[in-house]
Amino acid sequence: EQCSCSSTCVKSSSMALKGRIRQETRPEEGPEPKLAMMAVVYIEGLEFEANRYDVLKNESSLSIDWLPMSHDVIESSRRPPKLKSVHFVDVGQETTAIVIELLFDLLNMKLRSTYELRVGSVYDTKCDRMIDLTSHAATNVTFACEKIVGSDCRDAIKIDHHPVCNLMRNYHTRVIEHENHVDQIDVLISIEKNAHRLKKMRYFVAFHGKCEENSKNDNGECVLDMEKANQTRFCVPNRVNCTRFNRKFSLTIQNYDVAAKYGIQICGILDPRFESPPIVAGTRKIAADALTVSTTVSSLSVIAPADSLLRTLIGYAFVLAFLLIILIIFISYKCATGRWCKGDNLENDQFLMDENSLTVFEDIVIGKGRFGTVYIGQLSPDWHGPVVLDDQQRVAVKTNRYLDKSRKSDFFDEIEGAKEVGRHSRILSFIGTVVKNGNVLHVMEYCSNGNLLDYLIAKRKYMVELQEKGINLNESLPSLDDVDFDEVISIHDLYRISSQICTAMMFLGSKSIVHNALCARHVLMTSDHNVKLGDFGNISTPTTPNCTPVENQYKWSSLELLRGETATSLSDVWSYGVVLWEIFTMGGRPYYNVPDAGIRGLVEKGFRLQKPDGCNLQIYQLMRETWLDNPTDRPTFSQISQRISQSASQFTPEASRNFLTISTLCDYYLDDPSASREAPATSSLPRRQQTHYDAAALISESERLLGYRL
Ligand SMILES: Nc1ncnc2c1ncn2[C@@H]1O[C@H](COP(=O)(O)OP(=O)(O)OP(=O)(O)O)[C@@H](O)[C@H]1O
Repeated sequence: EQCSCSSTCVKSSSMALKGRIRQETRPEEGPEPKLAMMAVVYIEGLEFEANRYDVLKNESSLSIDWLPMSHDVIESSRRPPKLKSVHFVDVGQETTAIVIELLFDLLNMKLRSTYELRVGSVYDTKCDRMIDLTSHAATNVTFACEKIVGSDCRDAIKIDHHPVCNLMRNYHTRVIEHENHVDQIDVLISIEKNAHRLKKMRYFVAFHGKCEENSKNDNGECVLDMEKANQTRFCVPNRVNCTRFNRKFSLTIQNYDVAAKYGIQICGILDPRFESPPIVAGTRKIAADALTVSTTVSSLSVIAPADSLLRTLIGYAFVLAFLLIILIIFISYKCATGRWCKGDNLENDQFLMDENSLTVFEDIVIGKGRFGTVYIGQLSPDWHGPVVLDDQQRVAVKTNRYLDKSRKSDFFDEIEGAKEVGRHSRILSFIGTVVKNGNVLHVMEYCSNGNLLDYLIAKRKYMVELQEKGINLNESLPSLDDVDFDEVISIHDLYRISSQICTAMMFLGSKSIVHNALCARHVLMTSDHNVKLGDFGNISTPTTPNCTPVENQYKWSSLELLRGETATSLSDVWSYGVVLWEIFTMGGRPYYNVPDAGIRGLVEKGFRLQKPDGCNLQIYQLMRETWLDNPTDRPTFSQISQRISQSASQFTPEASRNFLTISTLCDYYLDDPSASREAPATSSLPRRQQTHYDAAALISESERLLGYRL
């Protein structure tokens, strides 16, 4: 044992605070309340004898050091604690305890500061000598007002902090006057705007002087001895009795010693009561930024503290990185939710076309949908892409120009969907996108015969006209003078169209794509009367499933989708059945008097669309199978394709009775907007009051009309 005591060998075991720090009013100590604190040190081997030992408040016996916290500078108004009492207590088994009571000024509480309490030796009054403790007993005492019994924190919060020095890094220095005055240099100091804005500083004090030789701190900074440092005080504008400055002030270093290194530390003061030089851990030394002054008189200059500059740069870099991250998160969020970035990403898009390759004829409107107007456009003669265009290079063009935000996102969904679906002879070809005047144009293959629904309605109307003229297409071959054969449609054509749609659906199925919005309106007819399936804005895949019916598509939606279950290609089969029904009614309106909201209830109760007039039972049987509740009971598209081919074989183009006889009395032609718009004034179409929808009545009506069960 390295014990310097000859009579007895002592070592401290532990030191602890006893009880909590209390705020007490002690009239004998003055009017201000004090913070009373007790610590106990256990010492082994110290023979207890009442009043024999003492703890002296000096460096070796009892030392109290302040440990710097975030505001690591305090000023002299922080009075050292008072040693109030020391008692030696016999705790038995050759252990003596020292109970120390200290009194701190209330000010300490308001700073959340920490003191280190250390007992290094005890004074033996009998032998008149110090007895060292083999290991020092030490403990930390932290003052935080909320932890102090009897304190009122409201008071503490209101009191300003002491000078804030090391936080004041953002200032710059330069020499402003140097000619031949090497012994005296003037330094201009500029403090960045935020420094006093953020902290609401009232005063600034610049401490400057020679750096202490060999006394660099751990960071290698210059250390100023505050006893020798000069002070210059400055005020933010509008303070009285103080040299004013507006973010810039100058100070003079007298008797400048070119051989020495200088340092400067600027402290901001919030509370004018605390202006005296800071004391660091009781040593009156303070870390300062080195003012490097070159020694050649002609080029005397002060270099801004390097680390200060570096820290500023690092600070900026952090802020920039943070902003960048926020931006990236924001853009990704927008992309993930609203597909916001799609328009912007078009720049990198292989489908982005040169705006000069397209002319849009905004005066030629082909049609209007929920997502805007479709115009006719023309690609330049030298455009050669993967799509074969007509000899005029015509294309159909949709624009996002007049759409609101939510519709814009649907617009981009449609473009993305079209890209994902890809190319097939029965799929409407996506040609590309053009950005013109900040608007995005969706360029696609042009189908001069428009959508299938309008196509069928037009044919039906013409055929009804013929019927009303007494021309029966099925009985005798009418003369070419009486009939425009381009305007009629044969049953064979209806099968052909049905089969072509089925082919398109098989192609989607092969790519595990569910269309979700299959209806006659979304099928387009080319100039040679063939089918192109379009409208891919709602497609889903196994990785991006869909379980909600598309707006306006309830009447085509499968039962499972109406119930909020996931759509599969067998859900498209249901929609296909409704399209078959539209085809064989030649544009009839499914559930003509039922609002969208009532569809699910009807379908769940078992109601299904009635058999179209003139449609053969095999096809209606097929339709009914596509509307079976359980998706797996429904036929697949390839089975449907076979069944249609079988059924169609009876209707060769040359066969007699190759045209549907249309009953104008059918409900599903009622209130057809195009019928009322275009029906001739002499039309004998009966007008019926729109009935209110009643599911039960509809079911029974359907059963009565059909007399048909699966
Ligand atoms: N490529 C095209 N070729 C010819 N006509 C087209 C083309 N695309 C759209 N049309 C016509 O423009 C109309 C509007 O099309 P759009 O896709 O905007 O809406 P929609 O498909 O009818 O309905 P929705 O509002 O459900 O999308 C179509 O009904 C069709 O008549």
